[in-house]
Amino acid sequence: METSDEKLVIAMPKGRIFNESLQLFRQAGYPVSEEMMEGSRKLIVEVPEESLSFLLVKPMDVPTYVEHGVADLGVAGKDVLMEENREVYEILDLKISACRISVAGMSDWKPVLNPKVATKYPRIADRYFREKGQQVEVVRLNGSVELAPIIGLADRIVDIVSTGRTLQENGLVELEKIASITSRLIANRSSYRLKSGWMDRLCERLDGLVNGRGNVV
Ligand SMILES: Nc1ncnc2c1ncn2[C@@H]1O[C@H](COP(=O)(O)OP(=O)(O)OP(=O)(O)O)[C@@H](O)[C@H]1O
Ligand SMILES: O=P(O)(O)OC[C@H]1O[C@H](OP(=O)(O)OP(=O)(O)O)[C@H](O)[C@@H]1O
Repeated sequence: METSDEKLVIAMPKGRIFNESLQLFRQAGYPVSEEMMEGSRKLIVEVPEESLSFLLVKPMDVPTYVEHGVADLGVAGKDVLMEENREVYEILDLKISACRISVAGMSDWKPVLNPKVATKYPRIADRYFREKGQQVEVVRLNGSVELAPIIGLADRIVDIVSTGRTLQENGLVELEKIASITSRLIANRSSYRLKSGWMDRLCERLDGLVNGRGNVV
């Protein structure tokens, strides 16, 4: 599946990365704003002046749209890329939405044999403990992961930590950092070849901004 030759389709994650990503595109000179999308339930936003089309999708689904070629580009957290492990190119670290993915447990935690690990990121957790040679049972949750050790559903969690407030307010401590996370610009493999001029220009604009060389519009 390929997108049309006449435009560039970008899969944007709804939710907390959305505003920061949009702001980057805007600063790079693309006329997109939150106002364009406010109060709307539209999932496709066209910017005809720039021949761009934005798809508004769930953060975890961005790599799927890009891998399948229905989007040429996408913005995804490194956590999502590590979890989804899709066949896409990671072309730029946008350095936004910084956080980390870590192992945490109750502050009075004790080592146990074959601990249960609750997480929204079963593949990351599985890979991390396997590489350490530790046998664990992964319990997949969709949110409120910090609750699991409090109520005895799990012994540890693997989750995003940003300010550390959620851990602290729930009596948990960060035990091991698995990876630092920022959002990345990703590209479909064939779009990257077929629309290289277009992508290079967009990348150059964003790279100039992100890496502190000012607005290069
Ligand atoms: N404090 C944070 N908590 C969670 N994600 C964060 C945080 N800070 C930055 N991020 C980044 O934001 C992304 C998650 O965004 P968001 O919370 O909107 O998505 P989600 O949790 O998948 O959405 P949903 O609530 O629909 O399940 C992560 O993939 C991560 O890269
Ligand atoms: O370190 P902090 O700044 O407290 O941020 C980390 C928390 O934010 C996220 O939860 P989110 O708000 O996405 O809710 P969720 O429980 O639905 O994942 C993440 O899963 C942590 O729970």
